[in-house]
Amino acid sequence: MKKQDMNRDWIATARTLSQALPYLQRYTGAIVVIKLGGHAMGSDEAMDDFARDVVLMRQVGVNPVVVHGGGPMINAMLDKLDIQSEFVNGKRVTDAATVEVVEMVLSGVVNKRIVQAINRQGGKAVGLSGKDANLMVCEQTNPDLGFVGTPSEMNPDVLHDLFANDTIPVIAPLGAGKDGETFNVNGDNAAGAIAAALKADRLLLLTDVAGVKGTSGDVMTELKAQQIRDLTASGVIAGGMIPKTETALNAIDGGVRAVVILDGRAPNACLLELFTEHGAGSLIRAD
Ligand SMILES: Nc1ncnc2c1ncn2[C@@H]1O[C@H](COP(=O)(O)OP(=O)(O)O)[C@@H](O)[C@H]1O
Ligand SMILES: CC(=O)N[C@@H](CCC(=O)OP(=O)(O)O)C(=O)O
Repeated sequence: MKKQDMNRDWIATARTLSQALPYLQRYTGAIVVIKLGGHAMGSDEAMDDFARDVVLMRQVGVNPVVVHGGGPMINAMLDKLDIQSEFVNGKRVTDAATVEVVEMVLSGVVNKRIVQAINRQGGKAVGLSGKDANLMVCEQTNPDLGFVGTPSEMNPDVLHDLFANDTIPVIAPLGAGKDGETFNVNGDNAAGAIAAALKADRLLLLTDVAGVKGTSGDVMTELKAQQIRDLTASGVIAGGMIPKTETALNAIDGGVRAVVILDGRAPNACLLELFTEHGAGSLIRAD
């Protein structure tokens, strides 16, 4: 490369860094909960990119917490085992056989894939589910959904211990009930409850669309609670987007400063959201 070109590259990098500096300072010590949905988990390279971003966040002083889903991976295993499954309002109807498969896939396979990817990028990740250290105690959501849980009591001390040890928690969305049951929790709902328990600065819900689309079909860069209620009532917000927006509203009520719904497959999605002026996806704040 010619010296002139090297200088130009260097100037561009320096400009990017100096622009990012105020944002890096703003997030020093911040808690950022990142929900990685099953549809946002791509190839091994995409997983490595995600892991690199999470490690970089930690290196600049942010406390990232990863909460993951894995719906498509659960579907694939249920298919192999010839177990039928259906969703009601974005939640899987979960019988006793299904909840075993859900735990096996989420805690056993998906969780460890993320932990390993972060560790390979030089981070120190520890995998948990909501059962560990009673992090997320659940109640049955609705008898019609079987073993689907709603977080009812959160004990986030274990996460603070991990932050103090420079460790990145990676959490599978399962919780224990008071009578020893295992509950399957929608990943978005779990991430929202964890973010609220931590009074997180940001909850990032990574998915496979650029953000929440409004009536015109365009992504809305900012949304208030009332707009979400209106778009849901009119059916513009539907399917898997319902638990996300529902989670966003509950998280904000629970003390999370802001929630962003964004495309996790876009390169450096989390870094662009946190460390640039324009951010990414749909930003949701209190009215
Ligand atoms: N108003 C909307 N804006 C954007 N996506 C929407 C909207 N309504 C429904 N969706 C659907 O929600 C999906 C995201 O939910 P889901 O597939 O459950 O994601 P994940 O697996 O990442 O949690 C989008 O791919 C889209 O098909
Ligand atoms: C109750 C319920 O629906 N649980 C989800 C848990 C996984 C999840 O939420 O995965 P995504 O984030 O990839 O959708 C399920 O069984 O699919």
